[in-house]
Amino acid sequence: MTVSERPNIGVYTNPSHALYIAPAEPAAENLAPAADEVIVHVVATGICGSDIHFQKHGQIGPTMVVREEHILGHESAGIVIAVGNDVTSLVAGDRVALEPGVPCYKCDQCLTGHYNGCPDVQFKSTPPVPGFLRRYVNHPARWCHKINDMPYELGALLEPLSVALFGVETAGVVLGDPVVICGAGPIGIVSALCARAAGAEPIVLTDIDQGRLDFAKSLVPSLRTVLVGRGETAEDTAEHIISAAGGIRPRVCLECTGVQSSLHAGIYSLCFRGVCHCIGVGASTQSIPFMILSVNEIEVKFQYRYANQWPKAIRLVNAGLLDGIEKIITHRFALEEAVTAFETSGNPKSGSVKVMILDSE
Ligand SMILES: NC(=O)c1ccc[n+]([C@@H]2O[C@H](COP(=O)([O-])OP(=O)(O)OC[C@H]3O[C@@H](n4cnc5c(N)ncnc54)[C@H](O)[C@@H]3O)[C@@H](O)[C@H]2O)c1
Ligand SMILES: OC[C@H](O)C(O)[C@@H](O)CO
Ligand SMILES: [Zn+2]
Ligand SMILES: [Zn+2]
Repeated sequence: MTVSERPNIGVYTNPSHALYIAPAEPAAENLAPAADEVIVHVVATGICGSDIHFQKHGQIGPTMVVREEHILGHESAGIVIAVGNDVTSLVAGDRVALEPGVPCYKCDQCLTGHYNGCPDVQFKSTPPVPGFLRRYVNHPARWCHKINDMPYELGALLEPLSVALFGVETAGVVLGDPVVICGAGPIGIVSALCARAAGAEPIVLTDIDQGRLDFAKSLVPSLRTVLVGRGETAEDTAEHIISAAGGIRPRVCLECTGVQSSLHAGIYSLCFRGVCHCIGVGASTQSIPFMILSVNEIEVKFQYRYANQWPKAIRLVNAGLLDGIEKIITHRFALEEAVTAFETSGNPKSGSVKVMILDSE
């Protein structure tokens, strides 16, 4: 089937929390990219927790709010089908992963390499910028990373992988570091793969869901898991983390839940001069155990998405350092089945970790 015979469709939510498939731009019969852009046929897109959040709750924090109908999706890979006049880096037929944040290239953050902090970044799928969950999307060539023969699904996983790699880089995980990772969702599990590749040992992973811990251990058998009991104190969880680590205190916590009690448990478990790096996001205001941080000289760090991670992610995947990462994909659906895909991803009882939406080439 030629491109123009397949209509462009997208996966939308709206302020009433609906989820539906409807026609999308650019129209299949008019795939004319801007001079610096390419048109990509999106073949694989992972559903992120933030997509579910935008649909179910209509916003993330006070600034990212669904105010009109809105296309979701920012974990995508596909094939270039048209290139703009000024594009020299890509040709039709190139297989690419799409980095969703398009910064301004002019502000201090952009000019100093911290482009994730660009105040004018247009991040696909963060309202009001439409996301990648469409058959065809236009995107600047600069933010399309060639993946050559890497499977499209792996190309789509480069987005959550970039989050985890930036976390490991920012936290400064090095060979031999004892590390605790709080939360065994896609970000926590991929962070565990990255920490293992960086040489962390031991790695303790916590969750409130035994199924997720078992799943993570099937991927990384050397993980030591801690099931966090309902109603358990953060101090108790910290003791369980230390005991799972073999009686030593972790030097780094990668906090991947955004839940205050989990943050506290991670901090209580750390050694003197440890680092608690917060990847997870949650309630707008959260308390910190000030004096524990003070007397232990613990550093608390944060991250907002990522910068400069995608080429590194591609190298690491191609070199086999993150083998098994594709196993986090537990469910696959066709683009036309996107509503079921979102129901599966948003249902904790489905056993899903990463749900992938696919469109045949
Ligand atoms: N900082 C960023 O730029 C960035 C980027 C992507 C994702 N995130 C955030 O990272 C977090 C993880 O993402 P994800 O896709 O893996 O989410 P997820 O919801 O699938 O996973 C979170 C996991 O934490 C577990 N959990 C909940 N409460 C817990 C507790 N008290 N102790 C231990 N585990 C607990 C849950 O059972 C779940 O398995 C989310 O908050 C997400 O929004 C941040
Ligand atoms: O993977 C990137 C994250 O999902 C986004 O930052 C999202 O949380 C808000 O736009
Ligand atoms: Zn995301
Ligand atoms: Zn900028």
